[in-house]
Formats: sequence, C-alpha cells, structure tokens
Amino acid sequence: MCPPAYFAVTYSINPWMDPAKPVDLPLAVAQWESLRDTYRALGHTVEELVPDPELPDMVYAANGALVVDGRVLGARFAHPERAREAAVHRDWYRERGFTEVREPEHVNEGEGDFAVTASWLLAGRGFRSSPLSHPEAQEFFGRPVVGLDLVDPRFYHLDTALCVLDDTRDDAVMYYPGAFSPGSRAVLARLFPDAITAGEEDARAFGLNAVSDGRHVLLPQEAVGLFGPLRERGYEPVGVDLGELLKGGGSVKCCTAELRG
Ligand SMILES: CN(C)C(=N)NCCC[C@H](N)C(=O)O
Repeated sequence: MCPPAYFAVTYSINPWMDPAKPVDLPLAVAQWESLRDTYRALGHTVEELVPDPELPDMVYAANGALVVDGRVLGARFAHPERAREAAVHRDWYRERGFTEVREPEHVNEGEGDFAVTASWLLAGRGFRSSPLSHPEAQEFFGRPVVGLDLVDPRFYHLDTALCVLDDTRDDAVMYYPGAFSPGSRAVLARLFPDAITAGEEDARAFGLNAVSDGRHVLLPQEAVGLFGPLRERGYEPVGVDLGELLKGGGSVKCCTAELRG
C-alpha cells in the first residue's frame, strides 16, 4: 500500500475524477490508515511504498504491478500522468529481493486489469490495458488468460467490476455484468455459474473494488447489497469508508497490491 500523503485530484483520467471537487487530505489519510490497520488487525502483513509528491495517484498501489508465484509483471501506464509510478514499483520489488521483475512491452495497469483465480488470469481491456498485454502476461506467468471486454467508462478497470473471492479452493468471484460486453458476460456466466452478480447501485459504490482473503471481504461500506450474498456464501463482509479515495476513482482494491508468493 502507498500512503496518500500527496493524494489530490489535479487532472481527470477517469469519469470519477473532478479537479473542481476538493479532496479532504487529512480525511483521506485517516480513511487509508483505517484500511491498513484493518488488514493488520486481520493478521495480514502490510508493506508501505514511499509516496512521491509529484505522483498524486500513487495511493492506488494495485496499478503498479501484478505478482503471481513471486514473479512480477510491472506496469506500463496508459496515461502520462501516472507513467513514472511504474519504475517506483519495479524498484521496490527488486530491492525486496524479487528476481523475476519484468518491464512490460505493452500497456497494462497491474491488478487494475488483471485478476487471479485458481484456474485463470482474468484480463480486462477496453479502456486502459492493451489487448496485447494479455498474451504477454500469459507467456510470463504460464497461466491461461481469459480476456474480458469492459464497455462502461465508469468501470474502466477490471477490478472496478469484478472481485475474486477465493483464488485457492475454487474459482469464486463477484461481478457487475453491466460493465462487460455481451460476449464477455456470457464467458463470465459460463466460467462462474455460482458467482454473486452485483446490481448497478453496489457497483457505483465501488462494491466490486474489494479485497478478499478467502474469508473476510473488505469492501466499501456503502455497497450494502453485497453484504447478504457474501454472508450466504460463508464470507465475512468488512465495510470500510474510503469516500475521499473514491474521488480519484478507486477504493479498497485499488489501494491494495497483493503479493502472491
Ligand atoms: C483497480 N485499480 C487499482 C484502480 N481502479 N485504480 C484506480 C486508479 C485511479 C486513478 N485516478 C486512475 O484513473 O488511474
């Protein structure tokens, strides 16, 4: 995770960002710290990246890379405003002893557009990551990639529309069908017949931008419609308030890069 010490909305690269709407920075920091402390209270280790004053979107750490089995596919950002973040992440992994760190050829925004299930890498395209990043990831990780077309600009990254609930025992996900093309919706229905499907209101509250450890699911507290279906499937929803971070177009998952292996 990366503390939002310099978080601000000074440009607009997604429909949620409005530079005219002020950000309450102390509140953003408090909300972020509460998320970090919740992870720690649940027994997870949290590492912190050092924020850069010139990179206001760095708080969305999930965009910096995809890590699977200890192999790191770095990011290449679609917008110049975020381009310099990619090297910060790659350097962090190298300094931490990760030896397989790849600087990608094609645009990919890390876990923003890649989700890891037990069987596949799900990969979003349409707004940010290049379709060419999909075969690049498949080759690098040796895992089958399932490409999914995003069609609603409000849900510009895969992780704004789909959350993996369990990536070990089975392929459990929740998603918002309206974010995907008809063909991709059919693929999701075929791969995940038992998925939780979210309505538009919970999707707009960024309820799919959640993090699951296989038991607890941390998600925006406003996504109330997802709490019941999660409990029915044996998960424990943990609502968090990240209202200030939503002004940049991200929530729980965007703030959390997962280190797998
Ligand atoms: C899933 N993740 C990581 C995200 N959706 N990231 C949020 C990025 C927000 C940033 N202002 C941007 O537009 O790039």
